Amino acid sequence: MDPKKTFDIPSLGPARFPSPLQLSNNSGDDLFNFVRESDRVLVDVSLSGFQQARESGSRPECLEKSGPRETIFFDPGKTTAAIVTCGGLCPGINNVIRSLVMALHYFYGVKRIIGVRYGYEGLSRDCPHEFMELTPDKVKDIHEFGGTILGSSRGAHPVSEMVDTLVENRIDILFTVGGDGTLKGAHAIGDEIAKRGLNIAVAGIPKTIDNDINLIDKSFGFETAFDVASPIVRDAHNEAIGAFNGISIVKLMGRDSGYIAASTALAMPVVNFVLVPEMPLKLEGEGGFLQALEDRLQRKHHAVIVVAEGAGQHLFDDDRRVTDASGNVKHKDIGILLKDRIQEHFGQSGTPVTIKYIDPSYIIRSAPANANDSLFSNRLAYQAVHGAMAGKTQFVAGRVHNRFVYLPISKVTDRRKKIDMEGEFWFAVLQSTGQPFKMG
Ligand SMILES: Nc1ncnc2c1ncn2[C@@H]1O[C@H](COP(=O)(O)OP(=O)(O)O)[C@@H](O)[C@H]1O
Ligand SMILES: O=P(O)(O)OC[C@H]1O[C@](O)(COP(=O)(O)O)[C@@H](O)[C@@H]1O
Repeated sequence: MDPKKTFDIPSLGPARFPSPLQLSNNSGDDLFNFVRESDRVLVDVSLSGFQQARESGSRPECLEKSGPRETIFFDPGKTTAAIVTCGGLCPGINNVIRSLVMALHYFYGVKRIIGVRYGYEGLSRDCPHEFMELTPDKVKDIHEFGGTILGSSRGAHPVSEMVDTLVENRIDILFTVGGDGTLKGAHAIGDEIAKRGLNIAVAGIPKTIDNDINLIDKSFGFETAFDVASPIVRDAHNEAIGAFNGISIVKLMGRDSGYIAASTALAMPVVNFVLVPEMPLKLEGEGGFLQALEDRLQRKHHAVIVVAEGAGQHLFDDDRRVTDASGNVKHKDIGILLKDRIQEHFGQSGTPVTIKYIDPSYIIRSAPANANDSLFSNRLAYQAVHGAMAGKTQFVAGRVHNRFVYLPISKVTDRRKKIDMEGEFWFAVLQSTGQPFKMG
């Protein structure tokens, strides 16, 4: 294969110490063969962002395999690591925290591990929240619970203050667990560190239930999200069939990308319509959603609609943009709009309908990780620890085409991953739901 280019991960400097993993590895050096054979792997990353594949052709990129290195940058006994969790909750954050602590403590012998409270706010000057000391004992059971034991937040804080806090507290490695915004923040912190010539590594573990982080196969917690959503949709279907012309609307999260809604519909194939932010959506008139719904009711007398929160935002009369503390657009409630417009539409023709609107968004987001996500979170955290101990910085640990790799933060934040409306995944959704190819 002819690689297009290599995604180079910035490094603090040459590795200086033999890895304790190497010293403690009783079964010879098998652990390192994995990395030694080739520390690079050719992956056609463009194929994981379908739009991009069309734009850039499909030449492979050269990615660095993640995993333990024989020599490391930080002297474990003198190293302090910190963990911060930012943005919205997501199943698996506690699993990541637990695995980071266990890997740092037991694999490498890092004994001083600090939990930063309530996101980047916990690194800002005059922050009222004290750090939480993290030990294996403190984290051993936290995978049982959803949420984050450290707390999270949105909102900007001066990067220079955050770096001052790292310096004042002798922090050598900062693990940032978060989505697009958190990773951009981590990159900015890394830039400030480089500007000051400091030896502090910044590692990212991509988190968002929306699964909208570019290039990587999936973010942790996403599978749990549609796992938890599936029985809710099953029950919504029961509600729909329990009434003549029963209609259930389930709203799921997905600010810019409809992966949770689409995946739930495929996992629970009782769904008749999936509405996602990526699709054009027209309600009224020929070929519109309401006509498709009317056709469906005439044939089957019930319908289940799953709508992603970011879908159909152009349908609101009020086009004022409201943003959260981090600058993300806060979407208006598309579920309520649909309920009202469906009621109005069928009211006009005198067709009786019974509509149930269900919004389980926060219940899904705060659930504990399922088995697959627990495993995935665990492995991602291990990769992040190996990379950071080796002195890599401004990188994320991720999985691309089923391989664990390191990616520069800038590469995963330069655009959001979205469903390809002409790809196999969306065709599967159309086949499963039977909804018209276009409703806009
Ligand atoms: N470009 C940026 N530079 C620095 N910090 C940022 C940037 N974008 C977002 N952040 C910070 O990252 C944190 C989390 O971002 P947010 O968008 O709320 O969640 P997520 O990381 O899940 O996308 C917030 O504290 C926010 O201020
Ligand atoms: O109510 P909040 O905390 O603003 O969160 C809502 C947002 O959180 C999400 O679940 C995930 O967003 P982040 O990846 O930015 O954390 C979005 O789908 C949703 O728009």
